[in-house]
Amino acid sequence: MKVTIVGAGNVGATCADVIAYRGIASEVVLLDIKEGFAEGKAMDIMQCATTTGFNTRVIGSTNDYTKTANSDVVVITSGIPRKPGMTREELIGINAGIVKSVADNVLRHSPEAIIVVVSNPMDTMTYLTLKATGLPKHRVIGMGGALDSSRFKYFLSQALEKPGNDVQGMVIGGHGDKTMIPLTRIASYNGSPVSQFLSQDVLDKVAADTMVGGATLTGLLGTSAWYAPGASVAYLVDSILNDQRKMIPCSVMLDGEYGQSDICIGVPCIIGRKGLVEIVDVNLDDKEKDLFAKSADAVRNMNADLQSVLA
Ligand SMILES: NC(=O)c1ccc[n+]([C@@H]2O[C@H](COP(=O)([O-])OP(=O)(O)OC[C@H]3O[C@@H](n4cnc5c(N)ncnc54)[C@H](O)[C@@H]3O)[C@@H](O)[C@H]2O)c1
Ligand SMILES: O=C(O)C[C@H](O)C(=O)O
Repeated sequence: MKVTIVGAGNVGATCADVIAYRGIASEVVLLDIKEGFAEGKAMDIMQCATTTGFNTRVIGSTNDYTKTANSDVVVITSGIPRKPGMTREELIGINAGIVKSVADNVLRHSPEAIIVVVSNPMDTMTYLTLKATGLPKHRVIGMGGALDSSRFKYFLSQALEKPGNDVQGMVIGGHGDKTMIPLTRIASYNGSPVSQFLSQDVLDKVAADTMVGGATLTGLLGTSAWYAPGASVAYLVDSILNDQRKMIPCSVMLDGEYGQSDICIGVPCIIGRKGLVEIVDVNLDDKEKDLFAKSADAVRNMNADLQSVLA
């Protein structure tokens, strides 16, 4: 199984490292426009093979898409990250052009690939990729909900003072500081509602911390995060390549689901070898439905800014 990752920066290289370390794919191609950069990252990762014991072949490429040919999955992380004080939405001007040209290039060499979009603003970039390529909706998947959910479970586990792997929870909606919807009502500690153990005030704080999780890390690091983002992409790629059919909140095109159409936004998805297998309806209550509608309005407004790129 072959995976191409476009953008060998913080997120792309971390994703390649996790895929190799966990043996998720047999081959990973890292591609970047910066001369020698992807080759250097690939070589550094490959020099872990004998100490960590993996057999995945990781190679680098400076903008040579022939090396990406016949990839099963292509991950797009190319573009700029935000700096402290910025929103993800402010990246649209530069990243839209990059994502569109990268999507065209990868499909020329891997016409059957499933595309995973990571570059921000991710929901908008996923919509752009779908519209620009004309691919069917099951083949274009935006990664954001897996990361937001892992942050949500982290904050819940901290509040519960229990291990993260004993906590279940999902974040749906847009991948934005104000558009995320952490579903505290259905989050659980080994099957029991978290509301049994945590007060509403604490749950509200967990939700608020989750929503600004990316901004908090950007403030601490000076650029946006990469360990959890890279690992979240690898988790999604694993479910695709190995047909695991995990339920993962992803940004996908909606055709009436959750009351929305012609928009890519985070909803619970079954992810398997064909990409999006099914969108799951988790029965939102009225308050959650209202939050989802507001989140969708904000995400849809951003799509309007794509007109010049899509023209
Ligand atoms: N969806 C998510 O959950 C999520 C999480 C983290 C980061 N991101 C986004 O992912 C993107 C990458 O973040 P990062 O921290 O890895 O940034 P980074 O700057 O470390 O890496 C980006 C890389 O893209 C490369 N690049 C730029 N234009 C290119 C092109 N046309 N072709 C090939 N490569 C190109 C750059 O040379 C750079 O190496 C950002 O837009 C960031 O906001 C999204
Ligand atoms: O916060 C960012 O800008 C990057 C990414 O979307 C994240 O959530 O870490």
